[in-house]
Amino acid sequence: MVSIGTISLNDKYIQSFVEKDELTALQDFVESAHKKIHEGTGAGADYLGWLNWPSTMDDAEVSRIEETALKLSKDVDVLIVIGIGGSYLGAKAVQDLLSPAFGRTGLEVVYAGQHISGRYLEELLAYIEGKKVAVNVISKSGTTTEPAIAFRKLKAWMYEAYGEQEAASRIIVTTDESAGALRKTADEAGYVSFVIPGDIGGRYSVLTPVGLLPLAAAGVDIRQLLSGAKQAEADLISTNLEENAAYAYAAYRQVLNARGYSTEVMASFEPAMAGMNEWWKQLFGESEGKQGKGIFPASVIYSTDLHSLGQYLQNGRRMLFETMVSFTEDQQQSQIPFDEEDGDGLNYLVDKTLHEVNQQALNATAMAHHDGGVPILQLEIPKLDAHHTGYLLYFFMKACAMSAYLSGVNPFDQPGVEQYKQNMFQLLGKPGYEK
Ligand SMILES: O=P(O)(O)OC[C@H]1O[C@H](O)[C@H](O)[C@@H](O)[C@@H]1O
Repeated sequence: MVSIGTISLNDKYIQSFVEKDELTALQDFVESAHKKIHEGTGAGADYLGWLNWPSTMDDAEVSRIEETALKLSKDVDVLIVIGIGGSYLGAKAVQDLLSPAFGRTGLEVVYAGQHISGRYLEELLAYIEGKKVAVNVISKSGTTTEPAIAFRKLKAWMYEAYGEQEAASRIIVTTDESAGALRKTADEAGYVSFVIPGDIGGRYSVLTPVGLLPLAAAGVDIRQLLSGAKQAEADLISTNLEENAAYAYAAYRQVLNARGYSTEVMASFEPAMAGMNEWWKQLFGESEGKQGKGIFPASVIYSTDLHSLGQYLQNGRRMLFETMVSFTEDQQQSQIPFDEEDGDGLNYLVDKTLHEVNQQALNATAMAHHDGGVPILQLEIPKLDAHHTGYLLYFFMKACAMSAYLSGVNPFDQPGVEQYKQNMFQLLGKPGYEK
């Protein structure tokens, strides 16, 4: 068990696959990667702004975000967040994790521009008919095609519905301080705007206005989110693999990868984690998948997926390892009721809560998959709330930077994403892309 601070890494089901000295053999590499992260001596060092962000973010900017969200909650029925990749996955992940499964605590926040589905956009336009709407368009580069298309359509709808002046007052832009088409548009039209710091890449930007404004609007306590991340920033500083769970997680991943376990399955027994899995996939997939290297990030939600992918996990090709994320505290205390007739035979569970049953499902699955040849890392988080979510986000970002440096790649670029774009522009006949 590696634990200092809030998240513990339980390595019980890893020990039969990895010798302790395999991990300690990485200690020198961890020291050197730590230097790259903290001294900015590695590839991509211009994108380390996320590292000290939680402890240095301007408080006045947090207040401005809260005030903007408050104003939105009074003035509008629906906030449409337009963005793709790092410009939407983080907000969506945290919103899904912290909002109630049914109903909501804050404003209705929906997403657009995360794909090019005409069906989705037309249905969205039909859905907002007659509603009071605002848009937060988010793009670091300010030039990404998917959000640009969605913004053009929604802007046209808003100008039609509200007239130019009022539509402009309902548009909020989050983009680079000075570069990109979106910044130019925002400045010219006088839209309210927020800045994505130049030294923070999209997939590391969830704790900047990129994630914070949609989340504040959705009713998430963003100060708690930031306080958790700040705690993680202070905790995850040691290079000792016995102490720093984020670094130990990163090091185990690399040891497993070297042994041929090239797919990591992120598993949670909490369905609200589904969005977080998607955020995590972009973070690790784009950070590590380059130069023919990288662990393929996949995900499951249990016990749902034990009834679909569970068979593969238990008996399929043995190139997988699993990372199970769980929340320790039983926050609902949801009891299973006694039934006189006991036709379903469940009376043996009446003194247990659903949390306890779910926890035993996790233990049973970990045992079974371990015995079936799947190494399992377990990340244990005390509680599911905004503070611990902020901690978890930072934990993964720090682990990702370490893991990518350990594997010898730049954690902060994504050169391969361009190729499909070039092809698409050529196929669509974009001027300048004819060849
Ligand atoms: O925020 P944007 O500049 O619009 O970028 C949105 C996303 O698309 C790009 O293609 C990158 O691969 C992602 O890393 C990025 O998060």
